[in-house]
Amino acid sequence: MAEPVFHEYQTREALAEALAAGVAAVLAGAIATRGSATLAVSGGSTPKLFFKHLGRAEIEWKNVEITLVDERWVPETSDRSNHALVRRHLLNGVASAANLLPFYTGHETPEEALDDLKHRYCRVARPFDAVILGMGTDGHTASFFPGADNLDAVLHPDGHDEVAAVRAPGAGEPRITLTLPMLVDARLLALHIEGEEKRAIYGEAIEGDDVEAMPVRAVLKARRTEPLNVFWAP
Ligand SMILES: O=C1O[C@H](COP(=O)(O)O)[C@@H](O)[C@H](O)[C@H]1O
Repeated sequence: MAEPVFHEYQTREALAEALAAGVAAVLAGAIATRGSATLAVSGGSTPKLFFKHLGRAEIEWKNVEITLVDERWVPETSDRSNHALVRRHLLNGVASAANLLPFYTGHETPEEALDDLKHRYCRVARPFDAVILGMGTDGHTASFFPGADNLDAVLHPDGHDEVAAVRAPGAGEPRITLTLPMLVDARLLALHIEGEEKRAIYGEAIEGDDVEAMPVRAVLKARRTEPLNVFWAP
């Protein structure tokens, strides 16, 4: 099994540039060989600079399908919306030609939207060409939260559902997430983390085995032929 590879940068700007260049190259390669490319990105606060650089890449964005790895169950008008974040920071120039697949359906709860979303996401070409994950200081990634009632099912390596609704004490609002098998077979799988606190949490995660305590471990320990790439800057 390939072990994660840790890439360290002196600045967040340098990290964002390097990660964006790597992802753009993978997307361009996919378009050249298969005619289209798929990309799954994270929300939260970390990806903004990465989005800025990636959004300037001169690739055939009209042939790129983008999805979030997870979403808070809020409309796009909310400042908690990951979808709005991607629109604002990634799809604001040449990249606006890409197709961004939304999670939020307007249903009152993510559970009510599940059938629609499973139908929507089973049509996304697999494996993803690139998946960029983040990590919270509680050891969550995507919406794989410690204490989530259905964590076992969401992280099951042989699970068949593409998406799952998640409720967890630390999640804020109800969530929707792509499940583990959707993410970890990506051609390029990256974990983007910044700051000393997250470096220490990553160190703790890589050393231990308790996935329920730190669900990011399910990604770090997933069986892959190509390594997971960890991108870190102070
Ligand atoms: O809630 C979320 O948090 C994580 C980490 O966010 P950050 O603000 O610490 O960068 C993010 O990866 C996830 O997509 C998002 O929904």
